[in-house]
Amino acid sequence: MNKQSIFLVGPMGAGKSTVGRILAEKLGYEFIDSDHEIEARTGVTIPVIFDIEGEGGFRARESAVIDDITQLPGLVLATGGGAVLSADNRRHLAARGFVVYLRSTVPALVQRTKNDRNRPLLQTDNPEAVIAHLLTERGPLYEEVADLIVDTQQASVFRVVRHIQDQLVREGVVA
Ligand SMILES: Nc1ncnc2c1ncn2[C@@H]1O[C@H](COP(=O)(O)OP(=O)(O)OP(=O)(O)O)[C@@H](O)[C@H]1O
Ligand SMILES: O=C(O)C1=C[C@@H](O)[C@@H](O)[C@H](O)C1
Ligand SMILES: [Mg+2]
Repeated sequence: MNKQSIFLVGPMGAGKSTVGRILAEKLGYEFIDSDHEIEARTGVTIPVIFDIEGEGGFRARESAVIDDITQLPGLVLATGGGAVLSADNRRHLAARGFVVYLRSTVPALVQRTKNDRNRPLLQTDNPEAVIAHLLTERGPLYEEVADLIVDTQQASVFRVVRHIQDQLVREGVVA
């Protein structure tokens, strides 16, 4: 039987990359991070892609990666925070695997992203306002595709991983 893949969605700083890597290890699944896959395919960083091609260019590359990766069984995919903006991406994510929305609050997301300069959309004087705005816009889209929602603001990375694992067993997604 093909193993169903697990797709992590949620805002910047929710922990998709961090949680996803550990979850994959625990399940014995391959781990793919769509942001890293885009960087590997282009040979440049995400800020450079935004500089040269704009957000639209980045989103086209992101959609190509999501379409490819979501067709593979038995992996954990950490998506980029804006992956759900595309209706095609949402359709592929919802139809091809088990989607986990890592939810968090604005203060926790601000705290977790403040020392990282690799997120072009947060290179602003007021990252808190940007994060709040993005959450308002994208929150319903994360919810739309989610099979499971996990609140992460109060929980350690390991507790989040453990909770997801328990739910995957309960739902019969993994043995
Ligand atoms: N539950 C948690 N508790 C405390 N810190 C966390 C938690 N989850 C993630 N972090 C920390 O927050 C930071 C951002 O996490 P991460 O890069 O995994 O987010 P992301 O969801 O992949 O963001 P992006 O969409 O920008 O790729 C990291 O330093 C990570 O260690
Ligand atoms: O929330 C977003 O729009 C983004 C999140 C990151 O994962 C990267 O995909 C990129 O920085 C854009
Ligand atoms: Mg990430």
